[in-house]
Amino acid sequence: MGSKLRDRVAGPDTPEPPYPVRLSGPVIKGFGRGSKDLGIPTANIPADDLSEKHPELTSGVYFGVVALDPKTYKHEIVEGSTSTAVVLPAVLSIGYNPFYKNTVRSVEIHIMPALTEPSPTAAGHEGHTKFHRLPDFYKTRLNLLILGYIRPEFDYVSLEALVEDIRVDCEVARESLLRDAYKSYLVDSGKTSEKVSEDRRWLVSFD
Ligand SMILES: Cc1cc2nc3c(=O)[nH]c(=O)nc-3n(C[C@H](O)[C@H](O)[C@H](O)COP(=O)(O)O)c2cc1C
Ligand SMILES: Nc1ncnc2c1ncn2[C@@H]1O[C@H](COP(=O)(O)OP(=O)(O)O)[C@@H](O)[C@H]1O
Ligand SMILES: [Mg+2]
Repeated sequence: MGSKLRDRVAGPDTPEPPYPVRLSGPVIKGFGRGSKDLGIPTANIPADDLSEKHPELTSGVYFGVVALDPKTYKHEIVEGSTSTAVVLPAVLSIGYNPFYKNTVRSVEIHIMPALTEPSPTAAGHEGHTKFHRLPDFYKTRLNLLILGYIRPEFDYVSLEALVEDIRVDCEVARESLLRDAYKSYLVDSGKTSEKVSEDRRWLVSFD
């Protein structure tokens, strides 16, 4: 897969139903492979009732936006603030990780830097990509708005091929979120629709 030509963006220029899909949960321990094997940390949230609650979410790779509960997670760029959660871009995988042949379904979210920052996964870094890393935030509540679908999950001939495809996923997610209708979930432009504002309010509310 890694060498195959891939689309630069995913899905339509404006999110269409069923998106945005709201998911929420505490960050739990996974199999410990993300950082160790792949160099790509993924925040895992419970997937127990996913098929029942969200039958529309077939296994695959998606993009969206996330927020972490500021009561337990203090983001470095918000000096002294404990009240408002920071919204960041994300790419995620839902499924059985065919490369690892998991028997349980997982939801794994890789949080990316703000779109205003340079992308660590930009082309040219192949082979030695350093994926975005934050201080650990296990047990923190995470809210996620899934905004679109990127691709199905695949098995791979090598770990390197899997990593390279995830690098491209990060770039596709980033380019996809840079479109106005998606960017409005990340930055409040003042001319945001009531529907988007309502989803944003949900995203940053942790009671
Ligand atoms: C954007 C993204 C795409 C992924 N795509 C695949 C895939 O196509 N096939 C696969 O087996 N695993 C895929 N994974 C899952 C990785 O294998 C997984 O993150 C790794 O096994 C870490 O698991 P852990 O959190 O349990 O440690 C993907 C992960 C991410 C973040
Ligand atoms: N950019 C990031 N995206 C997601 N999680 C991150 C990120 N940076 C650090 N982390 C931390 O790393 C953990 C995930 O690492 P990982 O190696 O996938 O372990 P696990 O198998 O337990 O999920 C997350 O739970 C979180 O605490
Ligand atoms: Mg993980």
